[in-house]
Amino acid sequence: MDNVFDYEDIQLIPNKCIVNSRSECDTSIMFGGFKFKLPVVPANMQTIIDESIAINLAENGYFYIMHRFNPETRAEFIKNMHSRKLIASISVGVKEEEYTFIEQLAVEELIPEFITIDIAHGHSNAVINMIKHIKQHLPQSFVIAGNVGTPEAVRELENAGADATKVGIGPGKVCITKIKTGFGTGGWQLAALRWCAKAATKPIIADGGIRTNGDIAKSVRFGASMVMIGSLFAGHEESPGQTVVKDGKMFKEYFGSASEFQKGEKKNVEGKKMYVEHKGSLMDTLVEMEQDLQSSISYAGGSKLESIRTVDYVVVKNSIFNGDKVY
Ligand SMILES: NC(=O)C1=CN([C@@H]2O[C@H](COP(=O)(O)OP(=O)(O)OC[C@H]3O[C@@H](n4cnc5c(N)ncnc54)[C@H](OP(=O)(O)O)[C@@H]3O)[C@@H](O)[C@H]2O)C=CC1
Ligand SMILES: Nc1nc2c(ncn2[C@@H]2O[C@H](COP(=O)(O)O)[C@@H](O)[C@H]2O)c(=O)[nH]1
Repeated sequence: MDNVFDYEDIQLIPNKCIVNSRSECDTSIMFGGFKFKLPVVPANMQTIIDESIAINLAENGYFYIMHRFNPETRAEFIKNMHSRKLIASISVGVKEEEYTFIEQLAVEELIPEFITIDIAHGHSNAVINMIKHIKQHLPQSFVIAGNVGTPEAVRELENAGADATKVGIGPGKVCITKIKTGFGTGGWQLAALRWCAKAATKPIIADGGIRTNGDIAKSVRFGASMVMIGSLFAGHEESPGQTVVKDGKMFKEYFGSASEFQKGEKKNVEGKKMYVEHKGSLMDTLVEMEQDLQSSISYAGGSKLESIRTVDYVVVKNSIFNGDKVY
């Protein structure tokens, strides 16, 4: 792979504006047969989403993926979402008990609209076999498989039956995979996204490394249908992480799904725990993301999200922030 770059190395080039107001720009996206307000999904991590956030997101027209770290509650979760006439979107792993869980859902006719296979190294027979198992027992569910970082992996998971693949190994804020293993897309996630998207015949989710709202537009430009975000969603008042006060300032905890804290043991740890600044309500952030993306669309010279996909860009290595802080 030549010419790699990451989010902060890229600037998109504006086209002539065709709208009179940014409010005319439509940020919505069709994904898995449903329409969502934004091409954004909060990460399926324990400090990012819980059941009440999932309900809030679904009720307000946003996509969500519930995490898999309270496995015994998942069937009830699906029932609860469906009783409210909301989509059910869950995560699974690849261990033996997950196979039984999928079979149980089929027997009980509890069919989630979305199932995400959430594994660190998704280019594996373990994930391929789980995709096939889900497709055999729950053929109506839309299967998202990941995480991967190469076109070959995207093609293999798509061929196994995945309806979308999730790209990003190691670019996350609480990720230490890149440090502990030497592998991943950390530092060149945006280029990896482009590389994978070129091979994809189905939607791609860009996962990890989003640090500013402008990175959402850049992800769309380089091939993402959906963008998964952790750290930017960790600091809200409703975020499930603990709130702590340090020197009179409020913070929220944010920990990796492969952290010692999440796993309860120091085995194959590839994540860490950190604290992010407390920042008000989740809905305010989503509204701001929508407004910023509407503005991106207007700079792209269109009125729909699609217009971002074809804009020109320049690579300005590590210089776009010019020493400025983001906020
Ligand atoms: N996006 C990213 O960059 C990363 C994300 N994560 C997140 O951390 C969580 C834990 O992930 P994960 O450890 O996969 O989940 P699990 O701990 O549930 O592992 C799932 C299974 O995959 C096996 N496995 C995991 N990694 C590898 C590997 N590199 N090679 C071979 N087998 C492997 C595990 O076996 P065993 O443990 O015995 O090897 C286990 O049987 C997930 O939520 C994941 O999204 C973690 C790292 C990177
Ligand atoms: N290497 C690890 N990656 C992890 C872990 N827990 C989650 N993740 C990934 O990070 C993104 C969120 O990234 P952010 O930059 O938006 O904060 C998340 O969706 C996972 O793919 C982990 O323990 N190790």
